[in-house]
Amino acid sequence: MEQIATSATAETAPMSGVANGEAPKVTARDVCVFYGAKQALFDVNLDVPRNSVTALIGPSGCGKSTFLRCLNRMNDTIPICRVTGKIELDEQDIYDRDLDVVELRARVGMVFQKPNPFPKSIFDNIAYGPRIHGLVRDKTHLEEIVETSLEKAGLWKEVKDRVHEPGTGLSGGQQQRLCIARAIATTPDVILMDEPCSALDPIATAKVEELIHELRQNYTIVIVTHSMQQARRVSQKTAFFHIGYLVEVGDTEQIFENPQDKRTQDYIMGRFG
Ligand SMILES: Nc1ncnc2c1ncn2[C@@H]1O[C@H](COP(=O)(O)OP(=O)(O)OP(=O)(O)O)[C@@H](O)[C@H]1O
Repeated sequence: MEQIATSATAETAPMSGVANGEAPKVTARDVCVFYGAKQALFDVNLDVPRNSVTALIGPSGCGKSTFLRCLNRMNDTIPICRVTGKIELDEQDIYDRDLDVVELRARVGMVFQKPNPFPKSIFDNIAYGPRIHGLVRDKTHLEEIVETSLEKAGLWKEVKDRVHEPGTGLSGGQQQRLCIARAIATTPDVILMDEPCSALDPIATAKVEELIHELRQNYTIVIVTHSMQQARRVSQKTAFFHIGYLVEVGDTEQIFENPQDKRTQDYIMGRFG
């Protein structure tokens, strides 16, 4: 059983990240994660192609969020959590002892399930990251960063007259786009999204999905989603997890039209999860 996860993946679904000759943005090799004595992920191997959207799908508790958190070392913040294996970002080992984790999290930004703006103004929500990472030359530069980030997140027009009002005063969908703008402000290469639309209504969801579509021109995006429709709409590559194993990975169309593994078939047919 355990071998299916890695060998079947390699045989049945070649890694699309290297298919066009371009090196993957992120590579995960033999990644295992433990919470205390309990193992949550088993030998996960995945290539994340650059400037594209990779969706992580699978039933509740299969390890999607755990894997996502490995990619910017957010699991470091959970004391009982231990990660083994190797993860590289642009061929650099992100678990290297000498690596600056704060800098890593600026390069690999994260957007969470529930919009979580700081209890500060819209402006300060965006300005916070660039300030602490020393990316700001002067006041004009900071204003530029705030405007550009809000523009890229499709929010500038809606908030330009009230950037000094609290971020928490925005609608849920706007707050989530503010959080995306906040992630963009530190000029990341990769944006991780953990069910970014699960707290949003269909209209706000559509806007965020549209935004994801635009962002992928310039960013590598990895998104956890419970919605198979969303995975189909927004991603080019899909990885299916099941009880801690990466069962199958491939081009999104192939995973949904022609899944190779019975567990993937059952999941996308709605037979479990
Ligand atoms: N902080 C933690 N401490 C202990 N166990 C945890 C922790 N976080 C996750 N786990 C366990 O690890 C396993 C994988 O959980 P994870 O949240 O990664 O799955 P998921 O696929 O993202 O689930 P969901 O879709 O419900 O969010 C589960 O058995 C979960 O109980």
